[in-house]
Amino acid sequence: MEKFIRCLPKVELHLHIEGSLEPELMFELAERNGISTPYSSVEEARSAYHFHNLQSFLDIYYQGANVLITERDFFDLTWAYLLRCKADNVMHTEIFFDPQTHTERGIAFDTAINGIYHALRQGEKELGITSRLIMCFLRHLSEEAAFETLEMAKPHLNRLVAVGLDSSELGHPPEKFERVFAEARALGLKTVAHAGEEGPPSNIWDAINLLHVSRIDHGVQSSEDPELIKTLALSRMPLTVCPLSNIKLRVFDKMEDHNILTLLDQGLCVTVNSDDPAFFGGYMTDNFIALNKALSPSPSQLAQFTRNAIEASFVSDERKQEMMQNLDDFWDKHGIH
Ligand SMILES: Nc1ncnc2[nH]cnc12
Ligand SMILES: [Zn+2]
Repeated sequence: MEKFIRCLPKVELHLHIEGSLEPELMFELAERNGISTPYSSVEEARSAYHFHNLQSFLDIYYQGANVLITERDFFDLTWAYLLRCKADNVMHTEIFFDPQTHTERGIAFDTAINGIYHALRQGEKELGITSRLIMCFLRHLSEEAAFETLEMAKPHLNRLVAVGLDSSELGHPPEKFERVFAEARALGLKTVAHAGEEGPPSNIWDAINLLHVSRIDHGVQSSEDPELIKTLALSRMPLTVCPLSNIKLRVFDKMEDHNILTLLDQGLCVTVNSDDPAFFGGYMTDNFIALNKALSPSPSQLAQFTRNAIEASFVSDERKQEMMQNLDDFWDKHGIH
């Protein structure tokens, strides 16, 4: 089954590029930029990656991003992630970046987006991996700060497919961002939001009804609300679920308790994603393998995660058909019939 999983064509829809910063690259960039890190070695950094909830992770995640200074740093970070995608048979990826994590410490919006975007273009040309870029607002910051960030994004609208909402969910419900999301939609951007990761199902309802999202990031708390489950299934609202992340951040005690297969069986458009792979112990293949070990999904359930992700992606119908064809070809060769 591991070979099946490794070779399975995949699509990633929930990946924070800052969360793909491996300790090795963190040290390299720290040295290149003459910055110190809180860790004395790669091993010490890795051993600090134990979290008891989302906030305890975010504190370490934002600190890690301090080594990203130049356009080349953002390029190198993104390129390293794309090489992992290639190794995992990821055909297409839609990645988040958090401009405010950088602008708040004096790094220009353009520096971050230029580096990331140029790596994504090179990834398409040299690796054949297509991609889209989503800019997230940090929900622990103000509405005004989100509007300022949207203003900075205006010269780059053709490089962005959507805006998203991330950071601390508890205490920062979607309604604070209703107006800035309305402006983003008026500019032609789609919207997505982290909701129901640690927070209640009401955050998922509000992301749908107030922010008019096309996808819910995480959404695993939807299980607490049968009416919501019905609505999500009927509307085929995609959930970008991140199994290893949910275990590392103690959303579930262990992978055996994860509700992803239940959600899939209930007809929801559930997908598998890696979130912050450098911090949570793995990229796309690692997430599929961890699920397989704990929950023994069938081969057709595993392939359904890719089918759902293709359906939920923000690409042309032509590219969707091409990816579905790749999946069908894989299934004809490796599927268990
Ligand atoms: N899992 C997550 N939830 C909320 N914000 C994040 N930023 C990076 N990873 C995140
Ligand atoms: Zn996330």
